[in-house]
Amino acid sequence: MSAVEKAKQAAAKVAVTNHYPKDARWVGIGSGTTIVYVVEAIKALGVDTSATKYVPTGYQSKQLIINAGLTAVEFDGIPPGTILDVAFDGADEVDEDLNCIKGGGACLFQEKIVAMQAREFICVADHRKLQPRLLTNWKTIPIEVAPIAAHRVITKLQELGSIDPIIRPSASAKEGPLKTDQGFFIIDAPFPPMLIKSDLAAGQEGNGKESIWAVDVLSRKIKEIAGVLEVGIFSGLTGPEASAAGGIGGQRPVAAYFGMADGSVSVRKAQ
Ligand SMILES: O=C(CO)[C@H](O)[C@H](O)COP(=O)(O)O
Repeated sequence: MSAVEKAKQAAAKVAVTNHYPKDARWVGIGSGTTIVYVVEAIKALGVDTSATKYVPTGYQSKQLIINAGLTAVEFDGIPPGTILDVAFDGADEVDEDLNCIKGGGACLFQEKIVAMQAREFICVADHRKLQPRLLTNWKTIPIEVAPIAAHRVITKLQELGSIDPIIRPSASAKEGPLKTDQGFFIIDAPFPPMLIKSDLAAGQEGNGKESIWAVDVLSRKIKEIAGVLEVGIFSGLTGPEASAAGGIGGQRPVAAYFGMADGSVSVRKAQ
């Protein structure tokens, strides 16, 4: 196993040890390569999972749950009003405020609704994902769009300052654009690194001047474009903050676990 895979595995083990609830009823399971180690760590706990339902964030995630011998219930099969005890997922990049970019695996819409249906959203990643600002190492924001509106959305993204947004192709060029589990397209929109809370506190405005955006502002602007189903920026309230405000579920993780290059696991908690 490579050092990066070992890092993901170590982070998953600590995240599951710290956040998998005793008597869990509903657990969100995200998408990607890191989440495989989360499911492995859940199995390794050796707890009785017979009464637990696992909510996938897409096709890969559902197969992962089933292949582990766990019970998968898709999002539309959750009884109305049910709150997931916890949701685990990976990320493409995480900033100092625990805002995330997700959607590298094209599952961002279901990942967001699952995270927002959970009491706690826990992010698990390796050290390459931890950066001071979003769009430092991961250069584009994935955006899920209705195919018929894709070119209109691209024009609107260019007006927001994105240089050369593209429709993500499928693995085989012959098949044309990649289609998500919803049958939508993904647009990957490059923007310069985004501002975080400490930049704003230091007087930078984040009003989009010179295309430098604050995370929440850009997320909202993209979401407002007709034709956009969801944007791969996970920011704003955490689950506990949302519940204190009388709602449920936040899209910003309450904690993020990073497997580090030296074998340790670094834990960041949302402020
Ligand atoms: O957002 C995602 C899929 O849409 C994944 O969580 C993200 O791409 C991280 O994947 P990996 O664990 O393979 O690095």
